[in-house]
Amino acid sequence: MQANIDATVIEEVFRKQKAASMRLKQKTVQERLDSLRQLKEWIKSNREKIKEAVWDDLKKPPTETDLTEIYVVLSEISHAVKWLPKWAGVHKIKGYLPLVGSKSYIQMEPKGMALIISPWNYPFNLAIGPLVSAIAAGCTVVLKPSEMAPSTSRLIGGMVSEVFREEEVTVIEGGPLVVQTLLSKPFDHVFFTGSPAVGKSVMKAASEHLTSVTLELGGKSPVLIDKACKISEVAERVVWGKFLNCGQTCVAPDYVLVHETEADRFFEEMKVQVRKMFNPKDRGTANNEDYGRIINPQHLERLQDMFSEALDKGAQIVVGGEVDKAGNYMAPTVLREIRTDLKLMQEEIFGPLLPVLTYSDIDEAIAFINSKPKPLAIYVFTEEDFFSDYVLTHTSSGTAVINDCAVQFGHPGLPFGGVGQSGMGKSHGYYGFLAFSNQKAVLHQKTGFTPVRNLYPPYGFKKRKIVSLFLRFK
Ligand SMILES: NC(=O)c1ccc[n+]([C@@H]2O[C@H](COP(=O)([O-])OP(=O)(O)OC[C@H]3O[C@@H](n4cnc5c(N)ncnc54)[C@H](O)[C@@H]3O)[C@@H](O)[C@H]2O)c1
Repeated sequence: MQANIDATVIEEVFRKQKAASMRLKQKTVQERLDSLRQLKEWIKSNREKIKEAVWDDLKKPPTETDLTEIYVVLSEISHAVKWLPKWAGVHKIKGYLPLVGSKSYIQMEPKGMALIISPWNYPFNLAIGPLVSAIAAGCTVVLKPSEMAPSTSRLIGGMVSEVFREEEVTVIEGGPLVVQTLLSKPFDHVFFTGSPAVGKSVMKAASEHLTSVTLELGGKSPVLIDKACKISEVAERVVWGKFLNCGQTCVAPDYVLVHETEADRFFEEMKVQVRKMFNPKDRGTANNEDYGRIINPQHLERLQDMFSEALDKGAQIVVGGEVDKAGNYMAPTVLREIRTDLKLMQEEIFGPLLPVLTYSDIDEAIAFINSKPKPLAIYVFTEEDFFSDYVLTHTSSGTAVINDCAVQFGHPGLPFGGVGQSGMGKSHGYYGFLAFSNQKAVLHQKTGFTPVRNLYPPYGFKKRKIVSLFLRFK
């Protein structure tokens, strides 16, 4: 682990990994499985330390860390261990008549040297999830965790130096300058999780070396609530998905569109559910088991600014609204009477403010969603399949969930990622493995006769006829 890194240290790390990457690319599946199992053991044996580090950084309730940081990563590892022999094996491709006699297959080749840049909001999960995929694929890794979650970054550095050799995985701590220095190196893949603005600059820097990128970004994920649904159940699921980690979740519902006939019942149920899940008496105590904190005063200020603008322009508080600057606390807050020109409706909120708008016509609601950049997720609540089918075929999003929120992240078999401004490429399970692999197409031609040889120049009458015949059957 390196702190306050300078360019020469990065140069040295890069040189060492480069020298080792060819050898590590040849690591057997068994060796990769052993590494993943060791990682899993370390995490299981150090569960308390992980929870302490995340508490230090985010005051995240330990049970929430167990669920959303540790359990999710352990599931990712178990899934990779189970399937890696199949993923990494040769994938045979069916024969093709014009190339009769040849054999075709896909060979999964590790891309080589990977750079992983991770954010602060799930500081363990979002650093280690991609690491699991990179190790499964056989890559070396430089991992740059977030400087805004220093305790977890330090813990990750310690874990990596215990589990991996330096030339295999190295953690480099630091902020934007360190990222820029790292990006000046010709890595074979960059896996970035963070904001769309920084994602753009990462892609720009990677393009200098034509390095491939996975960009896991954010955006405004809507919730669309149909007339036909159980409002109390909907409210419970929206409250959980939104206020988990104080709304600092890339796939958190960013705003709600509820059918106007259900709006009043929805607001009542949101009050009930917020009060049921989050006890305000816990506020500020070290034993707060239910609700975390805003990462830092700057983010709290950004949220307060959005909040006061909304109130100034007519928004009303359904529930919540309390702020305690000293403790970086902002209560789970639901707002109504929302104007669409508010910052709250223009920028990704990434905090515990939930604006709720109403709609009367589904096409208007869909047009509103489509007027914004494509989101990471769309959440549709309905009892009618035709309603969810209609919404999903008339909108575009990285992921979609019907009748729940945020749970798609926890399924290692589903590809996770955005589309358009919410991201590029996919992660988790097989899709994460693919991000760090070159799917090398191999065609093994037999020696001696091949049908293609019949068509080599010079193109006499007979060959022209054969080609015309081929074309007739296409
Ligand atoms: N799609 C996903 O899986 C996912 C998951 C979590 C968070 N996010 C998104 O991440 C954002 C919040 O996380 P964040 O605040 O840590 O993001 P961020 O973009 O500020 O930071 C992410 C990483 O980039 C680095 N960085 C920051 N500014 C930089 C710069 N100017 N140049 C180079 N590197 C820089 C940071 O050190 C950090 O490691 C939100 O937009 C959220 O939606 C997406």
